[in-house]
Amino acid sequence: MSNKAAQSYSRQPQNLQTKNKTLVVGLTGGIGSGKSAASAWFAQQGIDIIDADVIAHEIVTKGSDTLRKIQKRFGDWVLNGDGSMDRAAVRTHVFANPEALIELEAITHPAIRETAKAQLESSTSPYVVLSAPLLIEGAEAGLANLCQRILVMDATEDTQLARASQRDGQSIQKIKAIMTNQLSREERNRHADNVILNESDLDSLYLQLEPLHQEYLKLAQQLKFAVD
Ligand SMILES: CC(C)(COP(=O)(O)OP(=O)(O)OC[C@H]1O[C@@H](n2cnc3c(N)ncnc32)[C@H](O)[C@@H]1O)[C@@H](O)C(=O)NCCC(=O)NCCS
Ligand SMILES: Nc1ncnc2c1ncn2[C@@H]1O[C@H](COP(=O)(O)OP(=O)(O)OP(=O)(O)O)[C@@H](O)[C@H]1O
Repeated sequence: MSNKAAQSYSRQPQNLQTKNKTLVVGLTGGIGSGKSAASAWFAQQGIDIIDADVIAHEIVTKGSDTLRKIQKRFGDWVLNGDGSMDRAAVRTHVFANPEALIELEAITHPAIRETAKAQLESSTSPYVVLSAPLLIEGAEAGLANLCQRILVMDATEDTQLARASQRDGQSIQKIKAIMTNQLSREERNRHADNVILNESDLDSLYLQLEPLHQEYLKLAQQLKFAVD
């Protein structure tokens, strides 16, 4: 289903910790796979969450530089009457036009990365979760090379479609158009240090997250001692 391939990225030794010595766990997965559900659980354990989807919304607020660049590139139709971004129109356009999506990402991704980096530097929790649908896809300027561990939320395409359509009220066709622009499950899972199959209920998800949380706490401690 996917027309995207992962590009190369590196998790270099010098990236083993951010400036403030915090372990960064990258959390990724396709649309509706359960990233936000997992993030909410990590947040309950006191872990700081940096969410690329949230940042992607924040950088295109009305009057922002990034929104101006998008308007300049695509035209005035990207704006609602009040000057905010017409997200539905942009969504319909880019997920049906791979080249337009690449151009949109070329504008948004550097800003997303810079904001994520700044949030990482100011994080104070034992480790940090960096959640992004496109963690692995971003190559050089991507987010995976800010992470020391990659945790993938995995679900069947049928489950993704059912959950995302129920959550967003979007048609199956529109969600499929997004999935076509994301990695295949197989390819994403190949890049994972840990994979969670999120096919059952939320309690089963939380049961799978608990041992990982313990593992990340230990790893975070080891990193701190290694650099002290
Ligand atoms: C196209 C846009 C305007 C659609 O906005 P809309 O409010 O309808 O959707 P939202 O932003 O909530 O995204 C819904 C889901 O689509 C998927 N998605 C978003 N951007 C992308 C992308 N570039 N490629 C593949 N899937 C994507 C994610 O699973 C996301 O959770 C928006 O997604 C966007 O600006 N995308 C480009 C920025 C980006 O790459 N964001 C992902 C964070 S790294
Ligand atoms: N194990 C589960 N059992 C029941 N519902 C779930 C489970 N996991 C996730 N959900 C629900 O499925 C929907 C999609 O999950 P979620 O929003 O966490 O996915 P996501 O990966 O963050 O998606 P997106 O990439 O679109 O942001 C949500 O309504 C969520 O509450």
